[in-house]
Order: sequence, then structure tokens, then C-alpha cells
Amino acid sequence: MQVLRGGIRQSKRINDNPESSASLVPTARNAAPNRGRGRGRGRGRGRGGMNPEENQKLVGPSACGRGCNGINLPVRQVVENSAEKPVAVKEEGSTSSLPERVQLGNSPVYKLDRKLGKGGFGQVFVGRRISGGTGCSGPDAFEVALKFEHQNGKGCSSGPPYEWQVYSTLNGCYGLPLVHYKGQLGGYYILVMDMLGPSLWDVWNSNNQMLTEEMVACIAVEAISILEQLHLKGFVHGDVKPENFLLGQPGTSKEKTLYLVDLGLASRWKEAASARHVDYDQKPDVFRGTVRYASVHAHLGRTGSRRDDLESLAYTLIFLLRGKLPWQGYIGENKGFLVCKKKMGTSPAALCSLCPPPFQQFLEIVTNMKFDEEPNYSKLISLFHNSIDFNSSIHPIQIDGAIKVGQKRERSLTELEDGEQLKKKVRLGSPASQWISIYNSRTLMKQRYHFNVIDSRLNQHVEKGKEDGLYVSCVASSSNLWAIVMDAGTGFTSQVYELSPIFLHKEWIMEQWEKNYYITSVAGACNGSALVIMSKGTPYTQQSYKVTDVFPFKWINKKWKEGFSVTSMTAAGNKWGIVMSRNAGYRLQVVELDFLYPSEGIHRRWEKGFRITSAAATEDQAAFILSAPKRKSQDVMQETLRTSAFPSTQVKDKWLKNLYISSICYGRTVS
Ligand SMILES: Nc1ncnc2c1ncn2[C@@H]1O[C@H](COP(=O)(O)OP(=O)(O)OP(=O)(O)O)[C@@H](O)[C@H]1O
Repeated sequence: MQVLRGGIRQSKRINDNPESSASLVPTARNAAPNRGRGRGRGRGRGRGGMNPEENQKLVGPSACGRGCNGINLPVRQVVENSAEKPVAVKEEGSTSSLPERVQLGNSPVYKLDRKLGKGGFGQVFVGRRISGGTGCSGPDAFEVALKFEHQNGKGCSSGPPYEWQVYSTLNGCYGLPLVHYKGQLGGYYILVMDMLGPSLWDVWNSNNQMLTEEMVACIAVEAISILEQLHLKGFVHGDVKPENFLLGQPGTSKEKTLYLVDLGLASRWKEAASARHVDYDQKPDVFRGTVRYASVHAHLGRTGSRRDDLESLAYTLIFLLRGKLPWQGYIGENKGFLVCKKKMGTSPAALCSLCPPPFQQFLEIVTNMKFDEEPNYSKLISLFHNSIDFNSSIHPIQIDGAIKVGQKRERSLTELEDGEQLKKKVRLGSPASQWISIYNSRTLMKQRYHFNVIDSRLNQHVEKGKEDGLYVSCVASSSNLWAIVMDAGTGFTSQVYELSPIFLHKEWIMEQWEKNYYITSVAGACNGSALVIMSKGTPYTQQSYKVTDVFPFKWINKKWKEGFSVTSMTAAGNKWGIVMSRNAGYRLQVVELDFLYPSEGIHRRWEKGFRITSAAATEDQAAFILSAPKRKSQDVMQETLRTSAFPSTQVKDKWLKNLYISSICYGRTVS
């Protein structure tokens, strides 16, 4: 089918235009690498499982690059903390070498007593005051909690634990234990803090692994107000889970008071100097948090923001109420990915089918929040209004903070109801496979497309195109049928292609590299075969490709550092094929990867001047590479479209607006 272009009109609009009104319920792949530090089962596992094949063209002495090294690990990473007592693992900071007595500066002298707990980073003991101090609370308390982190410990390679900095800023914040002293002794960094009681996990466990609706509702409202206060100070906690909520000491007036501990993964959502919201980013191989309770955005490596604490709180509450989450029980290297896929594939209605309505409402609101959206804490608290008698002074958990927030409730409710009408639900809908087509503004150009092409007809279309002065600019596959887009604006001078049952057939590609052809587009079919287009006339000076079972962000990151850019990519079944080239003309590239069309991320990147330059999708995930050009020439307008059928009619409308297909793929979206 040939369609000629006509009409020149320059519009300036960025549009993200799904054919169907999209809302989502996805499934997933390649989310959180199960690695890093944590208690129990998950400790110290690597990511692995993504090294099938990498080929590289070198200019000069040829070589074949393999391996993926050199990625920076985040400050701390925690894998799923199974709700079991920490497994005793002897490591740096073992009890044997702990100082028996602790005095930091002018603090009282504390004698080390029983162990209160242990995390991936620290060990916490009771410190019993033996001299100094006269009072009975705060630093003078008869018993305090001493948190030890060894100087050679993983979190202390460049000085005192990061948590110290956070406590310095947040000390005194509502709902956090007070830190009274900190200092170094006997090879340890030591925090002296208020001693607290059992964690919510302990309470849940000793209550037959189930808590009452009223109890969990009280936890909900008080936890929301603690998070509100923490957020007000510009921080997000980053590891909200039952183990990190502690009650006050049993037998004291604080035994029903809720506290939030462990600020080791806290980060700023608001910049200290400018008070601006931190910038959005996604690093798909970076995971911080605890797999079971982490937000989907955290699994996907997105910069943490207030919404993530609330999503983790939602999973925490449902766990405490129901005793189980549907993504428990996954094991192995792919655990993070499978858990994230399950989270995305479980609708709030399904997850909360046995919970009272406020829990589903809470989950729906928080999972539909934008990256920089300010949570409406009083609205969230008010959801639990009917489960709690706010007029009573006796509650299973004290809700002082929530009652204060509640005083503002009336006004906020009205505000929210209006705003809510307009809000697009970002995580609702059914998984679907669709065409994702991307259009760039260009000057008048001849473009042609063919779709539903069977293998044997490919040659005819390609040859006819060549006769008419057109080269293949992008290819895709759906149901083992090919779609090819040809145009007169590629700048190529010669082109070859191969359709092979082998996904990215190495021998053929290397043969063409020898003849100075470079891969310019690739498409994989679900039967595993691939169509590889190689061209002359590209600016590339070196090329490399990789085939993997999980999206190879780590390899991409390594190659970025070596000066390569992603220039094409595709997927076949669950396999990804990524091509990277040197001298592609991009200053910077970023990745958007999600279990659904990552609308918000794409818009944020567009705003920063990035444009989609490659797209690929498996049945589970869609990936987009967005690039910022080296030369800041004219702003390229870009639109995307999602359609269940090949967008043949829509393409013609786009042409009328001087928008031409620049990338196309078929795979994961939502309808
Ligand atoms: N102030 C406290 N009073 C009583 N117990 C405490 C206190 N602080 C911490 N704990 C206990 O010690 C455990 C470990 O503390 P914390 O979570 O701060 O350590 P961590 O090494 O930073 O943990 P993680 O591996 O989760 O990052 C907690 O789960 C809790 O049981």
C-alpha cells in the first residue's frame, strides 16, 4: 500500500493519544533485582540471568564485548524481609566485639543488655543506664535503645551511617523516636535513642497473624499522619513495612503509640535549598526497599516520592488485616520481577476483596498518584472514619496525630471531590496488546507502510520501495506478520535485510558489519524469528547488540558510559534485542520501562526535551528509549498512538499534519 504525503503545516503540540481510553491492570517483567542487603532469605543475592548474547562491531581491531560491569549501586538496597525472625548471620558487627559499656560525649553510661532487633545494617540493643543521669525519660531513661553499625559495615564505607544525617534533620519529627546521642566507640557507630516496644509485625504475629479492622484502621490513620509529618520535612521514608512501625514500651503510657523507625532508606522528595520537588528519573536496575511492600514505581527504579510511602503503607495495612499478600512465595533470581508483575496484575478490587471498603479506596487513590502529587492526607484519613470511633478516647492504637489532621478534614474533602473528577486513573484497566506508534514532525516527505505482511511478500515490498527511492525506516511484528515503514528521509545510501529464524542472527550481522552496513531497525516475531535491516549512510562508527531475557538496563548503562546510544530495539516473546551505536548524535538517553504504557514518564521526559527514539514491547512490558539530540536544532514535535489494529487510517491523518511514523512496535499496553 502506498500513500503519498502532501501539505506542509508546522504545529507545535505534544500529544499522547491512546485510541482507547486507557486505564490499567498490568502484569510485569524485570522489575526489582533481588539483591543487596536484607534479613533472612533474601540476603545478598545477585540479579543474574541476562547474558545470552552480545555482539559488537569495533572499528579498528575487532573484538567482542561481553559482560555488564560498572553500575553504581544505590546507597542501600534491601530485599524482601520475610516476616520471620531475622536469621542469625554472623557478619561484621557481631555481638562478640560490641562494647560492654557505652558512653558518648556527656551521655550517661549505659550497659549493654538484651538484643532488641537486627536489620541488614544495624543491631539494636537495650542500653541500661548505670551512671549519670537522674531523670527517667529521654536520655536519662533507665533503658534506651542503642543502634550499632560497624565502621567497616556496608553502610559506613564513607563515614557515619547515612541514617545519622537524616536523623540530624528529622530529630523531633512527630512519630519518630528521639535520638539523644550519637558517636563512635570500639569500632562502631552508635545511636542512643528512645527505647520502643514490639513492631507491628510482632503484634500481628502474636495475634494469630491477623489484626482487627479497628486496629488496622487506627494504624492506618496514625501512620498516614506520621508520614504526613515526615513528608512535610521534605523526606520520604522509602521502606514502609510492618517491621518498621514500632509501638511504645509495654507497660508505659506510650504502649499504644505508633512510631516509625529505620531512616536508612529515607530520601528527599523536596530539595533542601530550593524547596523544589526532586526531578523524576527511572533507573530500572535500581531497587530500594523491601520487595513485599515496595511500590510498583520503586520496583521499576523510579525516583522515590510521597506516593511510594503511601503505596507501601497500603500493602502493609492489607497484610496486617488479611495476613497475606498475593505476591508472597516467589523465589529465585526473578523474584523482584515476578512480585512486581503480580502487584501490577492484581486489581485493587481483587487485592481488597476481603477487606472493608476503605482499604480498597485507599489503595486506589495512592496507586493512581502522580510522581509529584501532594497527597491529601486528611482525605486519606477520613476514608477510615467509619471504622474508628473518633469521639472515643480509647483506641487500640493512639490516633493523636490523625485527630489533629482530622480537624482540617471537612475543607479538604470538598476540594478533593472536585479535583478527583479530572484525575486520570493511571493504574486501572485490563492488560492488552496494542500497536504503539510514534510520530515525529518533519518537512514534507514520502512515507509508505505495509502491514500484515507474510514472510514471502517482504522482498516484493522492499524492492518496490527501493525502486521508488525509499528505504526501510522501521519494522515491527504482530502475530508473526510484519509491518514495514519505508521513507525517503532516512539518509541511507544502501540497505540489506535478512529474515532469519534465529533472533538477531549473529553470523549474518557480522558479515554485513564487515561490509560497513549497520543495523538500523529490527523486529522480532513471537515465533522467535527476526527481521534485521542494515544500512549504509548512517553516522554510526561502531555498533553492538545484545539479546537478553530481561530488559538489559545494566548493559545499556554500561554502554552509555562507553559512548554508545540505543539506536534500535525489539522483542520476540520475552526476549529483548537491543542495538547500540557510537556516534548516533544523542547527547543523553533515558529509559522508560513499565508493565503498561508509561504515559506519565514519557510526558515528563518530553517536557525535558527528550523524544522517543526506540520502542519495543513484550507481552509483559513496554520499553521506550528517549533521547536528547546533540545539536539543539529545531524542536521535534512528537505524538504517540495506541491502537488495537495497525493504525492505517490514523497514519494518514498524521501525515496531513506533517507527522511521520518514526518508531512502531506491538505489545504490552492496557485497554
Ligand atoms: N528504638 C528502638 N527501640 C526498640 N527496638 C528497636 C528500636 N529501633 C530498632 N529496633 C529494633 O531493631 C530492629 C532493627 O532496627 P532498624 O530497622 O533500625 O535496623 P536496620 O539495620 O537499619 O534495618 P533494615 O535492614 O530494615 O534497614 C527493628 O526492626 C526493631 O525490631
